Amino acid sequence: MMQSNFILEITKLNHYFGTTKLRNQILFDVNLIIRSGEIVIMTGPSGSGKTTLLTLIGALRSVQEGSLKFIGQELFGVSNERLVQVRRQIGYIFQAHNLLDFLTARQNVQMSLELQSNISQWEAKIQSEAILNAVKLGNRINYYPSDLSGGQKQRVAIARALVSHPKLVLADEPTAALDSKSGRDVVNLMQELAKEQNCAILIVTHDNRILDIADRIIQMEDGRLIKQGTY
Ligand SMILES: Nc1ncnc2c1ncn2[C@@H]1O[C@H](COP(=O)(O)OP(=O)(O)OP(=O)(O)O)[C@@H](O)[C@H]1O
Repeated sequence: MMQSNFILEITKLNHYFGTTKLRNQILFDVNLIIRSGEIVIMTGPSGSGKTTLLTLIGALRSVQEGSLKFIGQELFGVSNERLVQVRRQIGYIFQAHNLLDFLTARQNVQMSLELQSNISQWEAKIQSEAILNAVKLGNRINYYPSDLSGGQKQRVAIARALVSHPKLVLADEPTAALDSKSGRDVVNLMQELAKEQNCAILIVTHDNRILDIADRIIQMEDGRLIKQGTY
């Protein structure tokens, strides 16, 4: 089996919250592989550890026990600076899209791109406008978030996550605040762009209406991955 298309390789991952006496184990022996271009949906009851796993994968917290490799680089035991560098290579889409209200759609996307690569402002502007066109917001480029619908804001968030061509995008409940038509549009766009860029996507969702876009569905229960789907 080719290992070179592994975007993520997690082995025997455990995670705990709290200190010594009150230490509470949240993740138990998690093993997971995600390959490039693969769309994986993670489901599971509230409190089962999905967000904790997502934040570990996103290099937003340190690995305590076990191995987590992102494009072949081990994240266990690395410095905070290194984690910050890894974060720059990952796209994030969260339920509360986290757009900056005082920036237009284009400026939100462009700022993210400028933070992640050292391209010229002019080039960043061109690329930001192109990806906003791709998510069908070509006619909303100079709108502020407050003048956009929930679905449009989420599409800006997708454009922002994908503009720098990350190898991995993490999405936490990306359709939670949307009606079913906007939710469907949003996931279809994610799927289209991901296939175009050969980007892997891990989506945490309770939304049964979008399960069909997954190549694979995995299920978390009480801190364990109980169902991995088939490869
Ligand atoms: N910072 C923290 N300190 C202590 N315990 C925490 C912390 N964050 C989460 N937990 C606990 O870890 C467990 C897993 O939480 P997590 O948010 O990962 O679940 P989840 O599956 O994402 O739930 P939901 O679907 O409701 O978002 C829960 O029991 C939660 O109370």
